[in-house]
Amino acid sequence: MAEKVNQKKPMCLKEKEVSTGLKKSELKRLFSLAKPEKWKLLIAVGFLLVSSTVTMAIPFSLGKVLDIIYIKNEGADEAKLKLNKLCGILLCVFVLGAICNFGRIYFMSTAGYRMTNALRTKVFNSILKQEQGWFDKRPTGELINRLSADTQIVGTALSMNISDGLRSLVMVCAGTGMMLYMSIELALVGLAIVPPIAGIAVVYGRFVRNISRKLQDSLAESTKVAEERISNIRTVKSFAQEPREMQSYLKSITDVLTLGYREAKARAFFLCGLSSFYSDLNKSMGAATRIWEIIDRKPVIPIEGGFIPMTLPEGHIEFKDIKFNYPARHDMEILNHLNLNISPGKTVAVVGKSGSGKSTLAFLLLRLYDPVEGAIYIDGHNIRDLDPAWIKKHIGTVGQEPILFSCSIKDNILYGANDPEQVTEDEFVRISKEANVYEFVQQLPDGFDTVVGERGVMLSGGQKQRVAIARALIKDPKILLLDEATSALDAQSEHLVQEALERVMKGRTVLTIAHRLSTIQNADVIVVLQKGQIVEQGRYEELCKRHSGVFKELIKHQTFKEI
Ligand SMILES: Nc1ncnc2c1ncn2[C@@H]1O[C@H](COP(=O)(O)OP(=O)(O)OP(=O)(O)O)[C@@H](O)[C@H]1O
Repeated sequence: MAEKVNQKKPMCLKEKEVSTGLKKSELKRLFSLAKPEKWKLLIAVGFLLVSSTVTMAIPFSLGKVLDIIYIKNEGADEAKLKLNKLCGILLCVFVLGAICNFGRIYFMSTAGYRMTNALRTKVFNSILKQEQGWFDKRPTGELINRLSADTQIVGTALSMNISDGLRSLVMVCAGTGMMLYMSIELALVGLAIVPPIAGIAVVYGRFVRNISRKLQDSLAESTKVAEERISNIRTVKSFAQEPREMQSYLKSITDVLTLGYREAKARAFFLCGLSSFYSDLNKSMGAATRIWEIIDRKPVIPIEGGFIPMTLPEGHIEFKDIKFNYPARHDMEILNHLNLNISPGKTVAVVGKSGSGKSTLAFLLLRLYDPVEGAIYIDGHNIRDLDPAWIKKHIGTVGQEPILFSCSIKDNILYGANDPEQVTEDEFVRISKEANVYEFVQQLPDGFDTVVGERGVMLSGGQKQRVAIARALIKDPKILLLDEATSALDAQSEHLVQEALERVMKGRTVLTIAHRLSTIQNADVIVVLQKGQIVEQGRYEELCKRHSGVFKELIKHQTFKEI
């Protein structure tokens, strides 16, 4: 039975209109982030109250000192005594003020760092939980900006900005009290300015928030440019495009600067003290809104949860009436009512023109995406009902261009293990030998502890592939997904990779996206993909016997590597 998925178009962070006013519910949520740090914040507020009062007391006391010096209506000795006393008090007040200020800044800052950290953990966890389709539409740089800059803005707003705001509030209250004490008329004149300033603050706050949001957007854009270029530095260098990339980064960072000027002007114009606290609050609301968009999003495909079979899988796979398009491209149909049945322990080689949807089949089986219609079964269980973590536990994958992490070879291999602690030394060595990793690692001065660099940049293409094979093998998966490299390795390297692959395929169900003639020749079944469907199916000899057909065409055009 065909199943339909509600594939709602995911909303880009920038697509959603962020309201420019401070909503009560949003404010409440913003302040709720400070709850876990309430004791630290309360201590800081205690210090703040004392230090602000002390700060206000200093000019008052100085006034008294001046009175004693210049209004000489007391005896000289009496005045000297009073003066000494007042100076002593003033000194104590200074010291107390300095201590309290230290306490205020220390407790507020540490609370701020802790809140930022907690927020970053939440954002990072939520990012990792999202399904692949969500990432397809979001530049990495933008997400990194949310994770680093936005969380910091919120953390600082809830600590230092609030502290500065409260300090200003205390000073305003204390100042008003003193003015009332000295002269009621003077106080009334001073207070007359408050209502118009408050009105301006509300309107201007929105304006500042708007500019701050644009500034954050442009910062995210420049981070995106930098992240993409730096992480693909080999390509940039191979094409000698360094000057061009410098220019394109300069352009994006100049946009940030232009908006930075605008924000600085707006904030500078927006008076100081309490009003700048209000504008900071507006700025942090903008950042918080973006963070919540990530934290609140429920992934379309969960990372875990669902049915876990009691027995190990046999490896029977069935694609039933699959219709699929990528979430990022709704208008382009990739698979159209595709059916494929793979018996346990068999090797199926998928062939077809570039872009025909071969890798897509592997992504669907791993449940990186869900089909729009139809269902995929493993041992008769619809994979939508199965625990996604269980599925991945039993499927080993070697991608077309395997990506390694910048840690040691050993850690890269163990990354694939379901429980790295349980992998014995003997098992590790056996798998490294099977994957043709052991021998080349012995030549390296640090052996398996050799760090491979970002994405495995310090290894050759063939070595990377063999480490990836060991990584896929270490969990002893029942199903293997292999996407053969299209890029040419030298003959010796190809031979070692191919030899390792043939060894590890035994006893497993293998879906291989084939680019090598030998893989195709040895496969139990070859399936030929075209226009989203399987148009031909059979063993190599059978398909070759046909006078015409898609497979014949592929062979004729030497699509496959003769190794
Ligand atoms: N994440 C994605 N978002 C949108 N479209 C995609 C995405 N990934 C692939 N496509 C498109 O889907 C189609 C099938 O891609 P797929 O990678 O499955 O092809 P393939 O047969 O494996 O190609 P090749 O042999 O070149 O690796 C292509 O037209 C491709 O442009």
